Amino acid sequence: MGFSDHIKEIERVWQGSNTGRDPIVVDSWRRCLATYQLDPTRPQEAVIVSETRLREHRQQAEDLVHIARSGLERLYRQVAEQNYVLLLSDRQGVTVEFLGDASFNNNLRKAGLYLGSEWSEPRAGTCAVGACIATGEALTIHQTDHFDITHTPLSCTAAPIYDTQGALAAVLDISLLSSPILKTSQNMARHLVSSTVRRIELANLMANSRHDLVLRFAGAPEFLDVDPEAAISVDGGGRITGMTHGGARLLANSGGVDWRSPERLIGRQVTDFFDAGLDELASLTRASLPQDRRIAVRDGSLLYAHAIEPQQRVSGVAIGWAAARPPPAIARLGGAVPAIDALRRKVEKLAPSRLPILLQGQTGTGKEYLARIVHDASGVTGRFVAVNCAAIPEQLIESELFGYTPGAFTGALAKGRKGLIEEAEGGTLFLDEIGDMPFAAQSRLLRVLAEGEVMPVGGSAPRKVDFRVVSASHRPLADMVAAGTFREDLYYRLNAAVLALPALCEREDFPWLVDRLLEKHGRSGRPLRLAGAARLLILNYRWPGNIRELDNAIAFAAALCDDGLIEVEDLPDHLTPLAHPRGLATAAGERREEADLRATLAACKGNVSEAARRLGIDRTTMHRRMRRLGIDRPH
Ligand SMILES: Nc1ncnc2c1ncn2[C@@H]1O[C@H](COP(=O)(O)OP(=O)(O)OP(=O)(O)O)[C@@H](O)[C@H]1O
Repeated sequence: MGFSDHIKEIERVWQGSNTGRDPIVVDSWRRCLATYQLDPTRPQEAVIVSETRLREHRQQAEDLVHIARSGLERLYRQVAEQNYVLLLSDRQGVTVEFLGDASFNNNLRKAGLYLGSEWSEPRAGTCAVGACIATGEALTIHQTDHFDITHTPLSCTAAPIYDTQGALAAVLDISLLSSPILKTSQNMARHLVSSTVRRIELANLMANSRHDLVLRFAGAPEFLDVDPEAAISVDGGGRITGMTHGGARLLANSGGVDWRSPERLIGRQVTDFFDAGLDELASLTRASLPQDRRIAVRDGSLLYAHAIEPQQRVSGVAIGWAAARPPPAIARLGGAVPAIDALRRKVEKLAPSRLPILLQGQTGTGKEYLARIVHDASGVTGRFVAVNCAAIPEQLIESELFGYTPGAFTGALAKGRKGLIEEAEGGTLFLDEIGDMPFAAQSRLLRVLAEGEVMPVGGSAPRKVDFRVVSASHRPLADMVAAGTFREDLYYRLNAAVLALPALCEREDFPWLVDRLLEKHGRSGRPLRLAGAARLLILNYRWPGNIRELDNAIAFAAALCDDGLIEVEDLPDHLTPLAHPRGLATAAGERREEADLRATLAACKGNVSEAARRLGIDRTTMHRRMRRLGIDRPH
């Protein structure tokens, strides 16, 4: 088709004639003329943005490119032989990633199939990337479908990539400089691009929902584990937190909502869309055969589902760790994730040395636990002696640490006493909350460390001591030094090596820790188990008290749960905002809950199943709550 024929066709379409073009092309031509005021008689060369702007666009798309890279490379390997080039553009249409045959670079650059080219509709007229951004759909813009005559040799196929919140994040495009005449020749290309996008979105959802349950769906059981069509993520309260585009369409169909309104899907309860509760969905794991994992969607359709618990993704990495066989003490430090592996390597090297170590971390992050690991891995034969400097009254700290001679002070034992420092002879002295040590005691401790001698209170002859000191503080000691409340010289004696423990909410091996604590609190060698919803609640809670708070919560649940299975109701109330609305943890709240339960039971004439249904909980939960609140079944 020549230049004038192309212009004439655009004119005819503008006047309402049907020239046989696809409706998406017709709509785009209309946008070009009416909205962007483009003139088809004035062809424009491809627009390539400046280096600086390209750098900005690439930086913004960095995470996405990182996640998409293996999918892009795989797709490119599949299509490169047929001379396709591959472009990834951001949501403004700027090409941020490009894979193509370098020998065609000049021609490709000229045609705009290159890094930095801008393929938005207002800039380039009808084109695959631009039309894809405008419509949100996968499509092919083939040869004369292009609005601008400059681009009519090209055939381009593009599919949108959505982020987990349902917003368009990028566009994946494969293009040919020259192609067969028939547009249908590109059907296979559309299929390939769409399935690559599906995989990229799935990888993105998995990467973004480390603490959530991920549910994958397929219409046939055979594809469930290998190539699911849709996926969503769900938090411990049963709320939808993310989705792939397939997931958005599935939810939208089920709920009778437009998929273009993701705000009407994210945050909703998963039970609004499926005929199954959160526990039932969480149980659809690989433990059962794909054909048995069938669930009913609220629109009446049936699907196969696969639930992936957060901990399964992390434990996959743990296998490599087992192979490395670290010394047993160091293995207790945490799961096989990069930050903990790095810490483990440091501990392994530092433990056998005699260097003083300073441990830093918020309260409950495991500083004492780590100090014991350092001691156990050091190979020394002496004892591990822990001293909490904040817990000993100020006037006693010196005698506790350094010991005292007979009759040193009123109330002292007649024969005197060995101090804790001497108790640690040949072993490790762990000074917890060292920041709380009084200034005078700091000076004495400094002398012990500098001279390797301890002088008991009231004594005149120092005694030789040999021990390793590990200290810890949740307060920033460096700031205390600057403020003059901690001795600078002591600070430098203690911090020859510094190890920092992350807060629990930052630990990537969180599921590993949960499993260790379930083992710890299990009875007769059998670890406790967590129901799916309870595990999700635990993984989603912020844990300001860190591992200690988690440890206490699991100990509490262990005492309440039946048959070693921890359900949501067994967890401390403050973890379960949904099951127990705010305030129910208080006595007044309990009374209200009890009154509610009694009234409902009375209204249902003592029928527990009916009462549970009205309260929106299952029968087992109802029984458990009745037991907890001391409610007998009315007769
Ligand atoms: N890596 C771990 N694996 C299993 N349990 C752990 C781990 N780290 C800590 N814990 C447990 O968490 C609890 C708190 O740990 P620890 O007392 O060592 O914290 P801390 O940082 O010294 O606290 P504080 O600052 O309040 O003194 C303990 O019960 C400990 O056994």
